[in-house]
Amino acid sequence: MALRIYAPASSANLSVGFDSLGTAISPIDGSLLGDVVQIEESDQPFELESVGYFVRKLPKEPQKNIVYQAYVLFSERLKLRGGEVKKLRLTLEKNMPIGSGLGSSACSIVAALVALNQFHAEPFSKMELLEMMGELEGRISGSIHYDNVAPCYLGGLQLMTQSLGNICQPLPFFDEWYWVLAYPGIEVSTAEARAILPKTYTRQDVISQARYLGSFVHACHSRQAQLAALMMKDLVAEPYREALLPNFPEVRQGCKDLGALAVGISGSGPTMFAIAPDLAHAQKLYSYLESNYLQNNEGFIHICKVDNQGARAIG
Ligand SMILES: Nc1ncnc2c1ncn2[C@@H]1O[C@H](COP(=O)(O)OP(=O)(O)O)[C@@H](O)[C@H]1O
Ligand SMILES: N[C@@H](CCOP(=O)(O)O)C(=O)O
Repeated sequence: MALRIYAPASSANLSVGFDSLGTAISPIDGSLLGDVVQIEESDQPFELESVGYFVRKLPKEPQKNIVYQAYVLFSERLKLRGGEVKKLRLTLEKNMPIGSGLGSSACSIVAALVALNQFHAEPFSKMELLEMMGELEGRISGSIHYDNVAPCYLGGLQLMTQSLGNICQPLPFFDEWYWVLAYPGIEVSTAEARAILPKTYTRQDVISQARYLGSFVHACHSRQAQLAALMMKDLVAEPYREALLPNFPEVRQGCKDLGALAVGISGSGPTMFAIAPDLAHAQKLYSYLESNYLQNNEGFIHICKVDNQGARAIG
């Protein structure tokens, strides 16, 4: 029987934690914003089919599809520990736009590896699987970062600790916040958005950013929503990336004027997020972003909440 694994979109960095923070997100209307990978038995050693709205944006050569690479890596690791790889067929439903800042590659990687692991009766632990996810994400973006794959896989807000045997640990977060996510419909490559960042930062910027991140984590644990939102500031990436986004400074100010608690770039963009304290504010932000940030028909806006489940089997 076929198994279908859904892996949700994620918003990395949250402004304050470059490569260190990421949250899984899901639209409040119940729609699925993420990729699905279906796995089933086959009489061939391996088959891969890609379907879905964004399939036309995937690399033409199947070997370049990250789902194919996930299969190869999983098989190598399984053989290394004496396991046997079953004959199987994967179907990727590519629902997430590529280069969107919503962890599109992470959705495919996570859905594929979770499906493969379940199909083989879970030979790998969560952290072993997550390590493979980070390796695959690193091939795409140029360096390993877990801030999309970790929340996409495990759900909630994750802090990348990368020590003591844990790649990440969950942080208590503010489930009452509404996340308004606006994808303008243009593509920004994560690898390119990383390449434009400075190689070094001033001591003052390093000190300030450490203070913001420390205060943010403290605010999460002590349930101070206002302090957490105030600390969502970015001296590492946003000042250098904002030029890649259409009218970002003006739109950010417009969102703040409408009462957004925090506004920033989701991942490496071009999606931006605005956090609202309640649904009424979220709806105003939705209308504003619809008129002022979307660039073409590919663009979309979703009012979301944190997805605390992460990757999961669906019917
Ligand atoms: N299944 C896949 N899903 C998304 N991107 C893929 C996939 N397979 C290969 N790729 C490639 O990975 C790169 C993803 O770009 P990136 O800017 O990192 O997107 P995102 O930030 O949305 O994950 C693109 O070059 C794309 O062609
Ligand atoms: N920390 C990374 C996150 C990239 O997220 P994506 O959704 O744009 O892939 C970065 O900021 O480069």
